[in-house]
Amino acid sequence: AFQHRLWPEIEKTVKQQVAMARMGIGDCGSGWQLFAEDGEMKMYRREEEVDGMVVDPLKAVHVVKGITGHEVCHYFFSPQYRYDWETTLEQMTVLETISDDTLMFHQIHKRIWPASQRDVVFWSHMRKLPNDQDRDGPDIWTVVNNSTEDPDHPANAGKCVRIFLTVCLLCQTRVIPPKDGTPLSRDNISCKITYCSVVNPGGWAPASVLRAVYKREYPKFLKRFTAYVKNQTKSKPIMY
Ligand SMILES: CCCCCc1ccc(-c2ccc(S(=O)(=O)CCO)cc2)cc1/C=C\c1ccccn1
Repeated sequence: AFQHRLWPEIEKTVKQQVAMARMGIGDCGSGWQLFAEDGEMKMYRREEEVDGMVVDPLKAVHVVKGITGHEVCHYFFSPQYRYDWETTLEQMTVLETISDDTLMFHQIHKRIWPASQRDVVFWSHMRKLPNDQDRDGPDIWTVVNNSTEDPDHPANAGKCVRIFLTVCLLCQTRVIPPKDGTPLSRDNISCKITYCSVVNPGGWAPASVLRAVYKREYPKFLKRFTAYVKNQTKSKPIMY
């Protein structure tokens, strides 16, 4: 098939991000600190700065009943649902449809006082991965979003400060078949979600402001997004 100019970068980044998402939090010596917890959802961050700017890597793990990894990735990847769950989104444009599982986006996010407004250009790729740990286990689904350049949307040309991000959403479906051999229902499935993100805020923003934004926004984002998927799928056939 025709190779898009980004394909080599997409392949490399997906493999790298999936490997990192699969790594556990490890012991506390690994620098990951738990900063938010709500039921099954646990959010960790590492405090890291690049050129004096906060770029704290974030890793969230969550287990949600009644949905599959394919469904979670479908609603995360597909542009037509994004305004429903992404509360900080002011504008989203699909810049290029690279393939049916790879898109390029430009997003302008709402201004978060006192920092200036941000925007981002990134490619987004959704993929099913073989479950190499458990051969006959359900597949693993992932969406990787990674910042990229677009000549028609140069960084910092307009009112927004361009941010740079790498995001990996990794989903592992769990099926517990009912004892009495009745057909599978949503009561017998759950999804283990790992969400990893590194956001470089671009221009300078006070560390205290950024850390407060992340602490407030990320738990809200993951709870709202997963509740959205549950609500969208509850009366639909299971998409494995
Ligand atoms: C001063 C604030 C500077 C940074 C503001 C900001 C801009 C964008 C983004 C961001 C976060 C997740 C994605 S995604 O996972 O790819 C989904 C598609 O939208 C894309 C963009 C984050 C943030 C910073 C915080 C923040 C955190 C969770 C939600 C909202 N804002």
